[in-house]
Amino acid sequence: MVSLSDVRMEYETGPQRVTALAGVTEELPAGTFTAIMGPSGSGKSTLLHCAAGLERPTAGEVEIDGVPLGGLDETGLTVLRRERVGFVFQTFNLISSLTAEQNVALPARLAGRRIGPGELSAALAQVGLSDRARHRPVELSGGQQQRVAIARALVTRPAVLFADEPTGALDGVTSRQVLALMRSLVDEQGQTIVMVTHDPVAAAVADQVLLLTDGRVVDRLEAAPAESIAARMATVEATC
Ligand SMILES: Nc1ncnc2c1ncn2[C@@H]1O[C@H](COP(=O)(O)OP(=O)(O)OP(=O)(O)O)[C@@H](O)[C@H]1O
Repeated sequence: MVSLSDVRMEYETGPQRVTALAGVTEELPAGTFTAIMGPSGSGKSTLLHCAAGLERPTAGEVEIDGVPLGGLDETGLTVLRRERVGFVFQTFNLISSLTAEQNVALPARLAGRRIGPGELSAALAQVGLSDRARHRPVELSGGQQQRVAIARALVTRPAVLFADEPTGALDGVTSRQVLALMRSLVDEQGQTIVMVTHDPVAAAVADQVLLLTDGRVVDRLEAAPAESIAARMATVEATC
């Protein structure tokens, strides 16, 4: 579970002060899929980064799996991110000279943790890529590369998977396959997922959609179809 209490984030750039988050209070229950949407600059990435312990908010508290992040020093935060959190980004960030399975094992190995062959093959099987373990990124499609990135994020069995525009670089068909995979991780394994997206079709796969404007959650849609999400987004964007 991810819990946010009155999370605020202000950036100071020279004389200017930007309020990226203006007090967000949300509970994202374990085993659920949350999408974060909103116009450009509304604070989506900042919210994801604060919720994942990548950035410390200016005020407020974030808890992941019952652990208050504010009480952790930098080392504690690094350990929590390594052990409890997985990340997937728009760009797959795979190492081109390594095979799929070497890419999956790399972050854990760099952190000094050995990933056994059983864990590796289970992670690749989970994303439907058992037969591509020895392929390098250039030998994989975009969707397959993103699935390798998802396997890499899941190999440490994180409490929460955070995804920032995970389908942003994929075509429609491939994007739907990656979204179906993410949905099945929630339904079949109880994975908790928090995803930033601009795409109403992607957001429709989530259990709930949080709509941000000016650093605040202004609306919440539950199990909404893509058309309703797109219509609500259009209204929000028209008022910005
Ligand atoms: N490191 C930073 N320094 C200064 N201002 C920042 C920084 N990061 C974000 N901001 C500002 O905070 C606000 C929210 O940014 P954020 O990236 O969270 O928005 P977003 O909704 O993810 O936008 P987009 O959809 O365009 O990616 C913006 O006004 C942005 O300019």
